[in-house]
Amino acid sequence: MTSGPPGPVRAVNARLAVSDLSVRFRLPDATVHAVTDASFEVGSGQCVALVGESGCGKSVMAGALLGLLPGNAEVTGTAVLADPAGDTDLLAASETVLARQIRGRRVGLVPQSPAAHLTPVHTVRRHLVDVLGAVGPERAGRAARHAEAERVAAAVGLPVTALDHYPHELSGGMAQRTVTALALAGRPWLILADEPTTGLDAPLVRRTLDELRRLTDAGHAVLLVTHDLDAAARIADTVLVMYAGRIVETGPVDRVLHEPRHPYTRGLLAALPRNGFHPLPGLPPQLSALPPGCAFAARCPQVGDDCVRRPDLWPRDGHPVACHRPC
Ligand SMILES: Nc1ncnc2c1ncn2[C@@H]1O[C@H](COP(=O)(O)OP(=O)(O)OP(=O)(O)O)[C@@H](O)[C@H]1O
Ligand code: NI
Repeated sequence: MTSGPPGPVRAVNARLAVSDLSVRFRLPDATVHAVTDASFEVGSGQCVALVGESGCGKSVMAGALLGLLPGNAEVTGTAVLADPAGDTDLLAASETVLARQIRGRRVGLVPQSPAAHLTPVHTVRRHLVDVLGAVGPERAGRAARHAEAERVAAAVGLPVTALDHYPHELSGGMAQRTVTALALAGRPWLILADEPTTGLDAPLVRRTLDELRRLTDAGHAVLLVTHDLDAAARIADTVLVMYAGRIVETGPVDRVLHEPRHPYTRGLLAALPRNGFHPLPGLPPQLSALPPGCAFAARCPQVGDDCVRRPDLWPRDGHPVACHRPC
């Protein structure tokens, strides 16, 4: 989305630095450790993929960055967004700042469940025009907004006929493309894309991923949350592998996916159909009852006595892994 009129935040040298991000959900009888001590950076021209099994904390991490978690969430750490609009710690920002300056403008979210984010009584066109009215170029008139709505829709492969449909008339794939178009409408610098290819057939998966990569190459930044390691391989520069709320391995995409060091990452790769479909045995631990040592130990083929101590993510640069016995 680099052609056409400039949006509120241009693609520029910018950076999001997340440091020691933790999220706890306080329940009456338990505490859910959804995300623990996550640190990573993403800058202009970079796509970072966050991968891991269902329930490991990926969406909670994305929600924390935009202040979208429910009231029982306790968020600690910092997430400093530094761009020409200023330096803002997303975790410390007020709801007013998040609503007026961040969401949709500096940071866009492609949500995991499109249906929950669409208004049943509004057409796709109305959704897009409303969002463009809220976050689009300030002086854009009605005709310009309508033209821009059609351009944004086309960019994500929404046919023009879909614009006059109501949410209940959309297939899963159309609804997915609608929320993607809504997230991109305000040309946010950072795009948090939470499973943006769910429900899409193979050509649309490629189209959506390629659009995210195109935006990345134009100077935006993308955090791609996905189960799909092939999607990560296609467009990401860096991979974060998450297990039970912690980042357990990270590094350049080629290194992590071709020379995985954590037994968990190896297990994820071995579970792919093209690698013989060897599913990981067992289940992840409950996030309300994490063991004191390595959370993967109970499922790990390389477990040893030292794994009762929790391993740190090490070394700091390059290709760190949180494992006492890396591959
Ligand atoms: N409001 C909440 N209260 C308590 N626990 C919650 C709440 N929201 C999420 N959780 C828990 O936090 C954990 C992480 O959930 P999250 O949605 O981030 O997983 P995910 O990695 O995105 O999974 P998926 O791949 O299935 O989308 C889960 O165990 C979930 O049950
Ligand atoms: Ni999720």
